[in-house]
Amino acid sequence: MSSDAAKREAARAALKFVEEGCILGVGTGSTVNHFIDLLAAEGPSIRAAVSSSDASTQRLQEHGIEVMELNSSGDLDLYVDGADESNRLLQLIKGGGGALTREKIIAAASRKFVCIADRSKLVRALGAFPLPVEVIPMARSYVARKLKALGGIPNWREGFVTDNGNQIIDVSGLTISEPIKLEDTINAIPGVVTVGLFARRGADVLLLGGEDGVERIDRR
Ligand SMILES: O=C[C@H](O)[C@H](O)[C@H](O)COP(=O)(O)O
Repeated sequence: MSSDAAKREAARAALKFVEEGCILGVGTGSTVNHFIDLLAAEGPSIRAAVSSSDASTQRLQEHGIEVMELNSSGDLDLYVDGADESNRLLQLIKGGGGALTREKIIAAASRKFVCIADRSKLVRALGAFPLPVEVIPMARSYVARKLKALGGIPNWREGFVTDNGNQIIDVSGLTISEPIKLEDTINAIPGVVTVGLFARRGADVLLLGGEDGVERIDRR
């Protein structure tokens, strides 16, 4: 089974968490794209979606799904999104597509976060995937020096601008033995908007598509 087919099966498995008439939080990325397409084709009819990116907003609207602002929706029952890596505690690295800040906000505002991915995303320890950090543009070099001092190798995602008008630094070489501590440390650097570590608010349910079907892991 290809990784894309595995993502699609994980996305399909998430449909059963969606309740008819709900306002649904929707993430970003290739796995979520499958989820949006499947939701429109065979999922329950929802009242509206709160979207984590311009790309997902466009896809939702192309399917005729109404998109609502988080400022109008209040807290959400369910958020569905992908990840770049997950450990067994369902702490995540996200932001490969650059949508980490809005994703973290919607995840925080949601009672349940269902994460969908192919099985390759499950890792023993986070950090092989370069950790994305969204930064205010004028702080980029300063933040990069601070990330270097933490033991990372910062790499500016040159030419990429987030939906919030900011920039991304991808940090490789970090040993992420204490994800919550590192999330707090990086978030405290002036100029950092958000780090793509979702450790304080990880997923509640992880659905992993693979050869043998979809494996479900619940947060302990
Ligand atoms: O910014 C992007 C998001 O965090 C995505 O959820 C993450 O990069 C996973 O994307 P994909 O489903 O394409 O592997």
